[in-house]
Amino acid sequence: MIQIEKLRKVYRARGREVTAVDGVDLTVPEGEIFGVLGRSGAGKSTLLRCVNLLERPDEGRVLIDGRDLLALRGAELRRARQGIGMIHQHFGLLGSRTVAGNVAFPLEVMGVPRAERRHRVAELLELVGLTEHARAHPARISGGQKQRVGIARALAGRPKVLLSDEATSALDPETTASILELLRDLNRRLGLTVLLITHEMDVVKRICDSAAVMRDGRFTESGPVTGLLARPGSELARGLFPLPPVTPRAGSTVVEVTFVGGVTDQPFVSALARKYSLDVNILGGAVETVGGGRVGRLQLELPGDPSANAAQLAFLRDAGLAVEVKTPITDTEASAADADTSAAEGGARGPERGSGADGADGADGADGADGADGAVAAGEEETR
Ligand SMILES: Nc1ncnc2c1ncn2[C@@H]1O[C@H](COP(=O)(O)OP(=O)(O)OP(=O)(O)O)[C@@H](O)[C@H]1O
Repeated sequence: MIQIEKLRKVYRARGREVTAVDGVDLTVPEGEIFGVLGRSGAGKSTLLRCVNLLERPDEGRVLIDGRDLLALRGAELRRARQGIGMIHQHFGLLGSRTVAGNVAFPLEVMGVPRAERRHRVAELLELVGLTEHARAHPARISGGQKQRVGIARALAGRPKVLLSDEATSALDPETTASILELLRDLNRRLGLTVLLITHEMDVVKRICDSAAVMRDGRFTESGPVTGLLARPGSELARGLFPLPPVTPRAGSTVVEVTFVGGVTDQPFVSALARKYSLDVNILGGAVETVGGGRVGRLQLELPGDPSANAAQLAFLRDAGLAVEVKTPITDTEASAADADTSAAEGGARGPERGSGADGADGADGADGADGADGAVAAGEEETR
C-alpha cells in the first residue's frame, strides 16, 4: 500500500522557484493500479520520484505499507527502497550487459550469492517471457522486449510496489498493449501495487483501477476510474470520450449522459422518447470498455429548454445515468454562433482534445545511458 500525505516539492534554481508537487494526497491500496495522468510539466515525474526518494520532498509523508520512508536512514532506507521497483520510458538498460546480466545487476548490488542469482534471473526472465533472449544484448532486442527486461529487473528484489514512469510512451500501440497486459498480469499474480504516470489516456482506460488528473502540481480529480467517468464535468471522461463540442440552441436542451456497467443494457433513449412522446436527437456518442466494463457517453438534444425538461432529466437520472446539462445560449449568442459556423468551413466541429494528449518527451538516451534502476541500486542517483 502506498500513502502520500500533503506532499510538496519545490525546485530552486538560479533564484527561481518551481513548485512541482503542491500538496498531493494519495492512497493506493494493496494490489491496485493507480494512474496519474497529466500534461508535460504537471509534476508527475517529480511525484513518482518522491515515492522512492529519488527526490526528497520538502514537506509531507510517504508511507509504504505503513512505514514512513522519510523517517528511515542508511541500511534501513536501502532495504525499504528495494521493496519499490521502478520502470522507465527509455528502459535504462546497460548496453554492455546481456539481458540476463541486466536482470542480475540489482541482485549483485543486493549481494545475492551467484547460484541464487542465476536461479532468480531464470525465474524472472520466464515471468516476462524472455527466457530465449537471456544471452542477447539490448541492442539486439525490440523496444517491447527491452521494457520486459526493465520489468524483470525492477522485480528482482521481490518488491511489493512498482512505480512506472511513462513505461509505454516510447512503444508502438501494439507493443504498448502487450506491456500493459503484462503489467496487469503481474499485478494480479504477484499482488503488486502499481503507481504509474502517463500522458496516455489509453493506459488509464486499459489497466488502472483508480486514477488522478494532475495539473500544476495538484490533483484536479481523483478516484476509481469508472466513478470519474460517470462524474459530470470530469476531464478524464472528456478525454476518454472526445465528443465534438456542441452549441446548445435556445429552445432546446443538450445533455451529456454517461453510463457505466449494466445501464448500457437498457434502451433508455427509446424509453425516454416513448414515455414523453419526444423526438430525441443523438448528437454524438462513444462506448468503450474500461477496466473490463462497458462505459459510454451520449450527447442528446431534447426539444424545449431545460426548465421544460425537468421530468425528462429526472427520468434519465433515475435510470442510473450521470447527466450533465449544457447551458443553452441566448438568441443573440446563437446568431453570432451561426455566423461563426458558416464562416468556418464545414462547420469545423472537430473532436475535443483529451486531457493529456501532448505530453511526450523528446527522445533521449539509448540503452546503457542512464545506468541502474535507482530503486534497486539504492544509493545511486539517477540523472534526468
Ligand atoms: N530537477 C529540476 N530542477 C528544476 N525544475 C525541475 C526539475 N525537475 C522538474 N522541474 C520542473 O518541475 C515541474 C514539474 O516537472 P515534472 O518533470 O515533474 O513534470 P511531468 O508532469 O513529469 O512532465 P514530463 O511528462 O514532461 O516529464 C516542471 O515545471 C519542471 O520544469
